[in-house]
Amino acid sequence: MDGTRRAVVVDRVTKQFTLRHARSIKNMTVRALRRERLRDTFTALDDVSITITVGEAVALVGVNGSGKSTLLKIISGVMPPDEGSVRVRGRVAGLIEVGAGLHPDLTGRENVFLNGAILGMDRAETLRKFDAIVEFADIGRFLDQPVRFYSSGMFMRLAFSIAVHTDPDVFLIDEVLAVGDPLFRRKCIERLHEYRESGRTMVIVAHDAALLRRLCTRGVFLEAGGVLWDGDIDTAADLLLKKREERRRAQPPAAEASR
Ligand SMILES: Nc1ncnc2c1ncn2[C@@H]1O[C@H](COP(=O)(O)OP(=O)(O)OP(=O)(O)O)[C@@H](O)[C@H]1O
Repeated sequence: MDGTRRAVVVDRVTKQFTLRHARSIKNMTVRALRRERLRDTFTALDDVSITITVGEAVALVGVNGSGKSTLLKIISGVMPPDEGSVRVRGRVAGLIEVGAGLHPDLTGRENVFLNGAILGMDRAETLRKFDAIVEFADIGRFLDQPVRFYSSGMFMRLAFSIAVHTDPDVFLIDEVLAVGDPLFRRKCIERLHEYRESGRTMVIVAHDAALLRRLCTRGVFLEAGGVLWDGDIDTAADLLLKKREERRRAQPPAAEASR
């Protein structure tokens, strides 16, 4: 592949978390006396390599806990890998956690400037796009209220609107489309289609297989931190439905309500 066309290169990335079993000194002492382990390490990503070409729309799929969000955080740069490396070309905007990057004590207006700057826009660019951001977010008279008074839908609309208006080369989206009202969700999806049509790169984590089939061209299926499938989106989405069903059947009836 021509190196200049690479938007994201994830090269042999491994990430482990330490799980501490004892939080208090008392608990720690009891566990130590019982010769129980005080901590364990958990491998969330295990030697993952993915190369994404400019213009691809890639879905990261897998059942709960398979490592999707961890991978997206590592691609965005908010979390470093333990081993391996990640290279991203161009401006990255991430909606990694709903509202992340919005400061609760600042108003919507102030957050447009702050978050815009964090995502790489200078003041002139933010000023130029300000009306479009506010109009898309549809926060109306709440614009000059601190965002901690916003509903979760409004929070999400503002965060999405700022991120999408930075015109990122690589747009990272985690589960945000699950929040908010259906009308705004449709507006976001339309916007993401336009974004994709304009030839930019998108990496998205979502649980909605039908949505991912419509938005993405490629699916990377993660299982227990490893890549089980990397190819067309339909196979990845089918795999997701199959694995989810397998998991549901393996669970006792009381736990079936969760995914
Ligand atoms: N900061 C952390 N400390 C300890 N364990 C963590 C941490 N972050 C994630 N994990 C664990 O790593 C595993 C992968 O988590 P991750 O959030 O990446 O999965 P996911 O596929 O996005 O799951 P979901 O679909 O539920 O969002 C999970 O078992 C999770 O509990």
